[in-house]
Amino acid sequence: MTLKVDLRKTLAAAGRHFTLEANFTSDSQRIVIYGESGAGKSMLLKALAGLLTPDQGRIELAGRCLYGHAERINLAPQQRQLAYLFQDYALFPHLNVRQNIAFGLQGGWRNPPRDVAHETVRHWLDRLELDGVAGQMPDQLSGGQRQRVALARALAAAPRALLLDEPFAALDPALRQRMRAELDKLQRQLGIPMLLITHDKDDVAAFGDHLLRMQQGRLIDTRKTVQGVMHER
Ligand SMILES: Nc1ncnc2c1ncn2[C@@H]1O[C@H](COP(=O)(O)OP(=O)(O)OP(=O)(O)O)[C@@H](O)[C@H]1O
Repeated sequence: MTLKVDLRKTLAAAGRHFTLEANFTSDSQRIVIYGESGAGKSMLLKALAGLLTPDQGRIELAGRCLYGHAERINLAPQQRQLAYLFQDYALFPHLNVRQNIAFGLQGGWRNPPRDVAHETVRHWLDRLELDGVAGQMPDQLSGGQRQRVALARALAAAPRALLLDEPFAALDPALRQRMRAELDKLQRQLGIPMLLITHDKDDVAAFGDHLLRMQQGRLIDTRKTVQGVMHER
């Protein structure tokens, strides 16, 4: 699945401007965008997801135009069929695990019953080993379980690709390693393309098949090796 991105967006606040410029093409199933805090990574992810409209440019995924300034195309987030995994997972606190996953189903289940027994929900509960906590609320889960619920909710919508914003930042270091290994395995098994933004070199090492560098709003496709980043100070 080829992703083609060529976009520009300027944001202004309190007399300060920030311009995002990104231009790259990738056939990789595992793209990592690496950069410091404030470099513009979240802006790029939001633009891909349809949560931020660029000023100009074009975004194409698998031959389908998601955004095209010249063509006046700007698909709504749900039309893009991309799953967005937020840094803090953004689970619904008043819904149990089963209901949170049901919320992700295509067509949107706005008010899923507490004992929702949809086949897809059952599948992801089983696949992500959440059966035992299906009736629990998000604040009754461990960090790793919360992340699995967020992934299950994202995958229940059968997305074309996964967008991940610092997926391990909210976890303690020991759990981080374990969840990286879990995501690694899951991605390989499902064969779903993913794009991950991070400032953590360990994420680069684990997922950076195609590594891009974000610096002060500019995306640099250095094709720099993962080893190169790992040896940076
Ligand atoms: N609504 C806005 N108006 C003006 N500037 C903004 C706005 N939102 C973000 N910015 C600026 O854009 C820049 C990039 O922000 P962004 O959140 O994309 O960075 P990031 O690389 O994802 O950082 P982090 O890793 O800390 O999340 C920052 O300098 C930020 O201050």
